[in-house]
Amino acid sequence: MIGRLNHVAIAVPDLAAAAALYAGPLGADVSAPEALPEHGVTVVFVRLPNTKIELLAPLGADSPIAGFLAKNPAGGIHHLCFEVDDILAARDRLVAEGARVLGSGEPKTGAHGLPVLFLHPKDFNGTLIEIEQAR
Ligand SMILES: CC[C@H](C(=O)O)C(=O)SCCNC(=O)CCNC(=O)[C@H](O)C(C)(C)COP(=O)(O)OP(=O)(O)OC[C@H]1O[C@@H](n2cnc3c(N)ncnc32)[C@H](O)[C@@H]1OP(=O)(O)O
Ligand SMILES: [Co+2]
Repeated sequence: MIGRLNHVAIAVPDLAAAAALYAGPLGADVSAPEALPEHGVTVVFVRLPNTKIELLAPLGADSPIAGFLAKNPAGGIHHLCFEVDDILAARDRLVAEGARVLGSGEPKTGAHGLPVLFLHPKDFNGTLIEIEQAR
């Protein structure tokens, strides 16, 4: 069911500094910051030949990553995003197999303009999983 690894997300305390690390010493292709108020984050994408790194900084008072950064002040790997062919079928299969889908259970539009859902980290070896509808 899960397909390509769409991105690995890293929560960071300073988005500009993190982006400069990837653009400078690591010589990567880095996007401009994009505010996603509906998700409570500002993101920068590091475009790699085989996937992307999503650098995440909190946006607004209720950011879902605020708790994570409070526990990990230097930042850290926040989630993995896998592509799926049919996000509703994937959701229903995951729920049927006992996984917890976060939020309302209805997909929201993610940073790529595609439907996304999140699965509880406690159900996947302490790893927050995002699934994104493949193009
Ligand atoms: C969609 C736009 C963009 C894109 O790619 O398109 C994004 O990816 S936006 C990314 C930001 N949005 C989200 O992360 C939405 C889903 N996340 C959540 O709903 C919360 O972050 C949640 C529920 C995973 C955790 O919320 P919070 O930290 O406030 O709750 P707790 O402190 O109660 O955490 C419960 C438990 O889980 C552990 N935890 C929290 N975050 C993570 C994580 N990223 N990876 C692994 N584990 C995590 C936390 O430590 C708690 O464990 P415990 O042992 O009880 O301390
Ligand atoms: Co993501």
